[in-house]
Amino acid sequence: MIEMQDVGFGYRGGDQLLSHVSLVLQPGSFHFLTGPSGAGKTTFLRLCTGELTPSGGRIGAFGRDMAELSRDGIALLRRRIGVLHQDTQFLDHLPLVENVALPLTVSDRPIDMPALRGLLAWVGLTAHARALPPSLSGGERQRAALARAVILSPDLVLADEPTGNLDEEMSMRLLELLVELNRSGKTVLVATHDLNLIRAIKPQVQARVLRISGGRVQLAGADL
Ligand SMILES: Nc1ncnc2c1ncn2[C@@H]1O[C@H](COP(=O)(O)OP(=O)(O)OP(=O)(O)O)[C@@H](O)[C@H]1O
Repeated sequence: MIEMQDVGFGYRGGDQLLSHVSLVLQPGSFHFLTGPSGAGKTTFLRLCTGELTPSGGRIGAFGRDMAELSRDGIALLRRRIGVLHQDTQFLDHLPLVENVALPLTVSDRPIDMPALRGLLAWVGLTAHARALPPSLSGGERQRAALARAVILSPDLVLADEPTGNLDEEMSMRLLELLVELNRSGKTVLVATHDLNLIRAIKPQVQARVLRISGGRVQLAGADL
């Protein structure tokens, strides 16, 4: 699904942040990406989406070499990737259900109302469908953000510290939804510095843990 071969990256004017990164995210896999603040987790995710271009090496996505894709090609590829951030922005004047449907609205696609209702039920927000975003709790916002991230049925879901602002119970609930997505066949990668959370969810999913350290990305051992 994503394949990196000897990838390197540094922001302009900065030091090399990632180097010699070689890995494969197999279809249907579940990965955690961990590492200290500033190690490059967000940067890694932005390389996966084609938002950033590596300074060396090769990134393949869905069987295509990203370097050979046109701007439109990258845009098409991004539609196959759902991204969940730590702080999701909503349009505060629109009810939750319309916020969740935004990716359909902005790409002029029809809204399948039963499917949309099903999605809201899946994230436990049926009762809040008409609520405005400012009235939602942090956990509700993140579950709405997850619904929006998957409304275009992406093959790959990337989550960047999705539980950063949530308490333990809400964090687990969100992660369980990500595990369910994975069970339904989606490839999932969750960046988090919260090792306790990884330990807590591990019995429920066959996850591999990637650790960024010193610019390298390596598989962590079982002694997490
Ligand atoms: N657009 C940018 N231009 C220059 N430097 C950047 C840019 N974005 C991030 N950086 C730097 O790159 C390094 C890695 O940042 P990144 O956000 O990828 O780390 P992270 O592991 O996700 O951190 P955190 O856990 O704090 O979110 C940091 O030193 C950061 O300041």
